[in-house]
Amino acid sequence: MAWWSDSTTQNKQSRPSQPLYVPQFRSNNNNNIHQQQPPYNNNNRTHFPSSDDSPHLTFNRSTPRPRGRGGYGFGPPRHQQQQPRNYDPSYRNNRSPFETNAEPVNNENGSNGVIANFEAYDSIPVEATGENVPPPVNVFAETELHDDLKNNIERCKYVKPTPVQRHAIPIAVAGRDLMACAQTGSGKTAAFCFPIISGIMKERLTSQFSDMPRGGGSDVAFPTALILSPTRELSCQIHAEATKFAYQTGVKIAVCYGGAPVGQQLRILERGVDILVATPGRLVDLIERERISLKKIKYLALDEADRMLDMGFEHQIRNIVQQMNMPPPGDRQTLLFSATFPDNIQKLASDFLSNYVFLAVGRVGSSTELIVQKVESVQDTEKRNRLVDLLRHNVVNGKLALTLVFVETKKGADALENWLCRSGFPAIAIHGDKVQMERERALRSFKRGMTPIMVATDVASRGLDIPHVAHVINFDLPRDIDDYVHRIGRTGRAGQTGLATAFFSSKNMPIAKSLVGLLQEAKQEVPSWLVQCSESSPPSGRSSFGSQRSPWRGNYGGRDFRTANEPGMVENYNNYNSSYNNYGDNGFHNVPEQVENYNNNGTYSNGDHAANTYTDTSIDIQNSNNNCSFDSTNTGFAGGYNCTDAGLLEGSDGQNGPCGYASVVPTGWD
Ligand SMILES: Nc1ncnc2c1ncn2[C@@H]1O[C@H](COP(=O)(O)OP(=O)(O)OP(=O)(O)O)[C@@H](O)[C@H]1O
Repeated sequence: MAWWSDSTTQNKQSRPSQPLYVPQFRSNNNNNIHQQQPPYNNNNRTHFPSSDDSPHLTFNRSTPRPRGRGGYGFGPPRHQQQQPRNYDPSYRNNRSPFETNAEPVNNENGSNGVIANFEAYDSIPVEATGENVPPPVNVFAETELHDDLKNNIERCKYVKPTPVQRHAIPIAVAGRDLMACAQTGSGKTAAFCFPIISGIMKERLTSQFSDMPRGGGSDVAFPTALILSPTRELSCQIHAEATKFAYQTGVKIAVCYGGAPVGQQLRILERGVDILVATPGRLVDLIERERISLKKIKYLALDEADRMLDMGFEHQIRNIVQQMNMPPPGDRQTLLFSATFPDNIQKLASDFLSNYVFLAVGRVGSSTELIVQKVESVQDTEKRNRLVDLLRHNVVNGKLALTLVFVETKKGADALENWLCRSGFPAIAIHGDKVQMERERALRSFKRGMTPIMVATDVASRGLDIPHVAHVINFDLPRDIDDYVHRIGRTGRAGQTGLATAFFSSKNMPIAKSLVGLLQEAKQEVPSWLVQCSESSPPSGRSSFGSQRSPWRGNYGGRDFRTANEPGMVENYNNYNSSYNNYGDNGFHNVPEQVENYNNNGTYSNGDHAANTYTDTSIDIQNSNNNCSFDSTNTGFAGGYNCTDAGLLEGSDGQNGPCGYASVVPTGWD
């Protein structure tokens, strides 16, 4: 028997009650999917085993195997698969990442067939550190992007920039290097694509060879911009997005990735390329064949930058960026993006940057509160049964909602796919041992809803933007909390809600502490048994939440490693938090010795320590503005500087309502 999650939860009081979860694309249905009786329907495209069915006995002999290697497919033979039975028109715009959209039209709903709800991110705290940070914009019209690109953005139904776009676009357009961290599904792709496309367009206006893409007609391609990403599927997706944004601008975009015939990629490169999207392996191959030169690179973007600089890729990336003729930092502009950025990787990454801005939208490495996260204690032998339970309840209007199941190994992915199919569940696996065509087919089939369960290894954990993924199940939890953040980020995208369930078994003890921290941060219920596990578990390895010293920062500490790690001077810190609830402190918990030009424009309610709260050290605070307002629900320190042993307080403007510079807790704010 599995021992399910304890109903006693920690953190209950502080946590606002989560709305009942309903997949957005079925949002006319008001029932919690976990409380529904699955409305089985004989006309469904599949028969799901009812709760009385034994999953082991329901092998559906009419389900043919697909051609090719790897597990069982679902549904009719391929020639009958032009359109799934019970075809759902909401899938009609879901293109494969391998189909490039010639026209910059998403659809009437904006992002990728989903009604984007970026208002959901409006209250997210934003911090930008670095010298002279360009201010954010509110609308695309305010940006200095090329007008033709702005027209395309409008055609894509991107009505309003997301928070990361509001901040990152002006920084990048101003030519600054950038290390940006923002939650999954929050629009980072456009945040680096727009400035690059616009920069190339503007350069064309002043260049002698106005319409010539780099390297056109020659054997060697000289791209102006290089966008690197860790997986083939993600590279294809970025290529498709960028192509859409650059519609009729004359900016040529190409993609190179392994596992696909090189000949075709070479033929495209021969026509010239401005922006090359690539995976590292194939890029190195093409550089070594002297078919690509990086000599003229002006823009370098790393998507999933922390992954790219992690052990697996670091050597290759250093080789590409430092040994293959690419102009050095300062002569090129470098943009690094991810949802997670552990301190050690930030340090590595700073080698590639020059005088950069660090931008954090939301807490570094945090998950969005839009994803309802559940952790269940499930022993390994019980996982399959519990998975079947969840899948049975994951049915809306007689159809399985898109469900992504993460497992640890490739072998495990094949085995689970196989078992699910034999049990009557339409599943397909994706992992690194499949040939590229199979990977593409799996993803396409999943995206179109033909195989609504995809069993995946971490090859599908980062970056993939698959509309309507309703449920992510961590059948095997990853070892690294950052991988967990990326995995669950395949749901709850573009401001939509999502559901993530994790099976926690005894071998997951090392991740317990970070998991508890993450759940608390995202205001999720934390089972009390998990808290107990976290108290007795050893610290896990690295994570974006803190260095090895402190696996879970737990105190909302600093994020830019330049300012947060070592006591020292904090300069030019801009705190754009529009509203912090509960914890409004500024993030310097490793108390700096001096703070200069600190601008704090937050609005705090119900806060604990609302603003600059340095409690136990002597510090100098100069020229800092604190324009916070506090409402009467604030029970913590009201703001200002609560320096019990303050050093210099000079030129600072303490417009803090009742408090000003408080070295004692003001009356009424205790
Ligand atoms: N301003 C916008 N308006 C409407 N939709 C947008 C906007 N910006 C991005 N989107 C859509 O939001 C979705 C998520 O964007 P994107 O894939 O860039 O997220 P991401 O932050 O890169 O996520 P991940 O961390 O998982 O890589 C996409 O479908 C994209 O088209």
